[in-house]
Amino acid sequence: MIRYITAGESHGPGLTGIVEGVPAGLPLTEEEIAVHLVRRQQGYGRGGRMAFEKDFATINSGLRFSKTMGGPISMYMPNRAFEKDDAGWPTVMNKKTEAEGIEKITLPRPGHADLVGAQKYKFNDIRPVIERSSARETAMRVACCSVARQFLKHFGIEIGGHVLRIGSIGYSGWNEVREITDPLAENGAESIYKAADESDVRCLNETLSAEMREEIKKRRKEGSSLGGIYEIVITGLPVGLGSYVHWDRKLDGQLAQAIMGTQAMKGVEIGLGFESGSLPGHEVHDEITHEEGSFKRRTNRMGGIEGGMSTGMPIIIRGVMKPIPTMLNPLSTVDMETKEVTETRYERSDVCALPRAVVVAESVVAPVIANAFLEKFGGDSIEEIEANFKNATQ
Ligand SMILES: Cc1cc2nc3c(=O)[nH]c(=O)nc-3n(C[C@H](O)[C@H](O)[C@H](O)COP(=O)(O)O)c2cc1C
Ligand SMILES: C=C(O[C@@H]1CC(C(=O)O)=C[C@@H](OP(=O)(O)O)[C@H]1O)C(=O)O
Repeated sequence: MIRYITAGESHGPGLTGIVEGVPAGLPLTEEEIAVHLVRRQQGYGRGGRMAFEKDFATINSGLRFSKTMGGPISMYMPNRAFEKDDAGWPTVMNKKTEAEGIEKITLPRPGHADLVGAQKYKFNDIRPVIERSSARETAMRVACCSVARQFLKHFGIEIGGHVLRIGSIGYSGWNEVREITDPLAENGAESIYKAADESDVRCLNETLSAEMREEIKKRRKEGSSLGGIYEIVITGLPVGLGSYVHWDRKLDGQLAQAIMGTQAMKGVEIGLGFESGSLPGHEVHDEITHEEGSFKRRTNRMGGIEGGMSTGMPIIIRGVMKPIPTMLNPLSTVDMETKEVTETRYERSDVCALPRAVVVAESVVAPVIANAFLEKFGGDSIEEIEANFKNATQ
């Protein structure tokens, strides 16, 4: 079973990650991981920090001759923000000594983890909450999950995401999206992300992309922020990953947890999802056919999962991200020290991080699929898994 853990603060020296349970013999390089790290930094609506961070994870263990050895893979990625001496982060984030004159942060931002985090840990300064709740952590999460992504790719399973909606701008319905994504998915889901990456808002429709950009521009000018909806497609899956027998091994349940475990995600659906609740059954369920010696479906409205198991069709997951909490135009808050009603203070921030978050969502689903795959075809080495996979699917 692949497990990973991240450590590190947003403005500390750097982020650390450990990925454990990766079979031996998987080809892996730092450069392959960097592809997704660079992608996570791009997107219209990003804040100033992404312009100077140069995210790259160095692998310090678990690899020999560009192949995994079965042991934990550890990675490190420095924060450039820490090295920039203008903000004085080495003093603010000093791990040993409390320096004089460091201003406490006592104005919690609605929508961020500030207030509840400080209440929970009994901090009189929000700084420690900001440092760990920040989505800076997703840089290392993407690095860790890229290992699982690489494993899946080895077995022909690809993942690709794109933006469906930013604020009030988006597609009109399910079929409109399928018309664009289905032909791309035939060549593997990576062709979806590669086409979406051509747009700086990661939307596959050019007209919508231009409108989304305008929407972000407008909300930025107002000092506000935006969220939206994205879709992740996974192709090349065998039938039967997951379980109908065990509640905690249902693939849809595990995918939802991975998405909801990501900063700012407020909902997830599989296939038609919420829309299926307002339609009659014959407009929802995917009719079964038998063609060229195998079972097929006329449609894929269930998004590739039935009974908690992969049907063999592309898995389609949609997630919603709330608008960014840090905004130039302040919201009302209360000073935690004085209890005075006041306004939030602005710190540098993304205005709309949805195009970047798509890469995070693509990443976090990878270990879930990899583990379901390992549960069915698992072994200690890639060679052994290849043999198991071949035997089972012949
Ligand atoms: C890729 C990404 C970038 C984000 N950038 C910011 C940001 O610049 N400013 C901000 O206030 N929140 C940002 N967020 C959202 C906060 O991290 C998130 O709202 C916060 O951790 C509270 O968690 P919750 O929204 O899950 O309740 C970002 C989230 C993601 C996924
Ligand atoms: C650093 C990243 O995102 C950060 C996520 C984030 C938050 O509150 O979640 C707040 C901002 O941090 P800062 O104030 O240092 O600019 C974002 O830039 C990143 O994605 O790598």
